[in-house]
Amino acid sequence: MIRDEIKEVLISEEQIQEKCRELGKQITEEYDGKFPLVIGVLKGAMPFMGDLTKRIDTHIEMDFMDVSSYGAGMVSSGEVKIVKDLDTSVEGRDVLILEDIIDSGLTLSYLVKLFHYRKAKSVKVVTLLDKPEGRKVDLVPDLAGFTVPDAFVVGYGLDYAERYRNLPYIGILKPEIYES
Ligand SMILES: O=P(O)(O)OC[C@H]1O[C@H](OP(=O)(O)OP(=O)(O)O)[C@H](O)[C@@H]1O
Ligand SMILES: Nc1nc2[nH]cnc2c(=O)[nH]1
Repeated sequence: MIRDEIKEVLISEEQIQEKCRELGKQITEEYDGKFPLVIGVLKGAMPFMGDLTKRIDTHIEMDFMDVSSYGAGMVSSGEVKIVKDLDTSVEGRDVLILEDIIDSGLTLSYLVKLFHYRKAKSVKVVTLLDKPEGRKVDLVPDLAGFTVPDAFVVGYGLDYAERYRNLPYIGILKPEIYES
């Protein structure tokens, strides 16, 4: 069972769901009547996008962008690759980017610059997890769910070598998993 491979649960399923309700309420208040374009950054943000958007009680449009900079490992290559671009134009739109984690900040600083360059009216960022100790560029999310320590976390969208995304909580793997 996958659960036997987890050393420690950092954030439980219940805590995540409660946080989605809180963030959804804040987003509803801020964006009511603005029809924001909510952009999920694949693949990691997929579960968060599903749970959070259900808690937003105003009209939104959803789109997805697939970017990748970690390959199969635990260290960012530093180079953000667009795997799939948006279907929608961001020009003149209030854009809200949804991320699972901000670590080095490289992925998001790339996307924020890109959407400004593409003439979005506003660009804000909501992340479930913030790992400030990992930062390589100056980036502060507009909304963040939880601060995590400087450790490699998995679950709820976050992978190690494409596995563990389907865990309903955030955890840390047993060290022998990396060694095998
Ligand atoms: O702040 P950073 O150091 O840039 O890290 C954050 C990014 O890393 C992960 O994506 P990854 O590139 O692993 O792609 P994935 O979502 O498809 O797993 C995560 O989903 C974020 O998008
Ligand atoms: N799975 C996973 N992906 C990341 N991408 C950036 N930081 C992390 C992390 O801690 N875990």
